[in-house]
Amino acid sequence: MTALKPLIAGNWKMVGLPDDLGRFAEAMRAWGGTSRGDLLICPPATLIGAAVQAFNGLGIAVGGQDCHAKASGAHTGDIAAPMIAAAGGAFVIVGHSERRADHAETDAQVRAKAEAALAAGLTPIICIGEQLQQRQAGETLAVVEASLRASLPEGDLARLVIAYEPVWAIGTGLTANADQIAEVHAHLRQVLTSIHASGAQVKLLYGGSVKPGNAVEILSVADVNGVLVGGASLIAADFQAIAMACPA
Ligand SMILES: O=C[C@H](O)COP(=O)(O)O
Repeated sequence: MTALKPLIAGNWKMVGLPDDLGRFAEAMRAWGGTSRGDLLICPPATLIGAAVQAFNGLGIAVGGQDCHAKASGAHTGDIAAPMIAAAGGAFVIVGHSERRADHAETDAQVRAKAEAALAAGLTPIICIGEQLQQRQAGETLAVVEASLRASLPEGDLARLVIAYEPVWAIGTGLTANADQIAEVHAHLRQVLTSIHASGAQVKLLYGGSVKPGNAVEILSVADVNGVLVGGASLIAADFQAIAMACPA
C-alpha cells in the first residue's frame, strides 16, 4: 500500500482573536521550512473565513471544530457543515472528547455529524479515545473499537480521518507512549479494513499533548498518519517544528 501522506492538524479550541490569527499567518509566511505532511488549522468558527484568506498561498487548509448534524434549522449557536464549506473550510472535527464531555455527545450523534460533513463535501476528523480509568481497567481497545464502529458513517471510508486521542493525555502534558499508540492504531486499522477495503486509506491521527519534543517519536510510530495538536498549534514555531517532524 502507498504510504499515506501525514496530516498535521491544529485545533485551536476556544482560543484566538483576529490579531492572533494575523500573527500566526505572518509567522507561517515567513517560515523557511517545509513539511512532508499536509497542514491544517481548525480555528474558532469566527475565524474560519479569515483564516482561509490569511493562509492563502501557504498550503494550510482550514477546518471547523464541530458541526451540527442538520444542514440548517432552528439550532441557536450551532454551525452547519455547509456553512463551514461555504466559508472555505475543507475539514471538520467531530466528536472531540471536550464536546462529548461538555455536550454529552453520543457516538450516534457523532456519526450523524460525520455524515453531514461528508454531505457538505468536508472531510470529517472523527475523534475517539479512552478515559484513564478505562485504560487502567484494560478496556482501551474495546472502548475505542466500540466508539469507532458506532461513530463511522456507512460505506466508503476513504474520505474519513480518525483521531485517536486518549482523554487522559489531552492538555495534561501526558502522552501515550509509542507502544500504547502503536497498539491502538494497529487495532483501529484492523477494524477499519475489516469493515471496508477503503479502511486502508483512512488517516489515523494521534492527539494528546503532542509537542515539538515528542513529535518525531510519535510520527514515526507504525500506522500513525499524522497528529491532532491542541495547545502547541497556537504557537507558530511549535506547529512548524511538529510539521517538520514527519518521517521521510
Ligand atoms: O484536539 C487536540 C487535542 O485535544 C490535543 O490537545 P493538546 O495537544 O492540547 O493536548
